[in-house]
Amino acid sequence: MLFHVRMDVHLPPDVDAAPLVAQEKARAIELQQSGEWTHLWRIVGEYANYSIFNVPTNDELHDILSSLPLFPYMKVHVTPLATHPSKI
Ligand SMILES: O=C(O)C[C@H]1C=CC(=O)O1
Repeated sequence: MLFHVRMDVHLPPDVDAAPLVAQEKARAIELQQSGEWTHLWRIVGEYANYSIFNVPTNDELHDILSSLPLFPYMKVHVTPLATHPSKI
């Protein structure tokens, strides 16, 4: 199943961001290499991204997203995608 995901990151000023961001980057690379995180785009001018995930179930996507190091500081919006009838 394909999912469109928007992640908005809100790091409080008292959090040491550098280690979390490094851990997040390492995990994002792993998930891209495994084929589960198929697109990752920065939203211009925002600390946010648009992503596409390709995972078998809603539960697996939830497990992936909720285990991301920055998850406690993210607002996440998920849109499950279905095949469009006009797609060629
Ligand atoms: O920077 C972000 O958008 C948040 C998150 C997503 C991938 C990553 O490395 O960090």
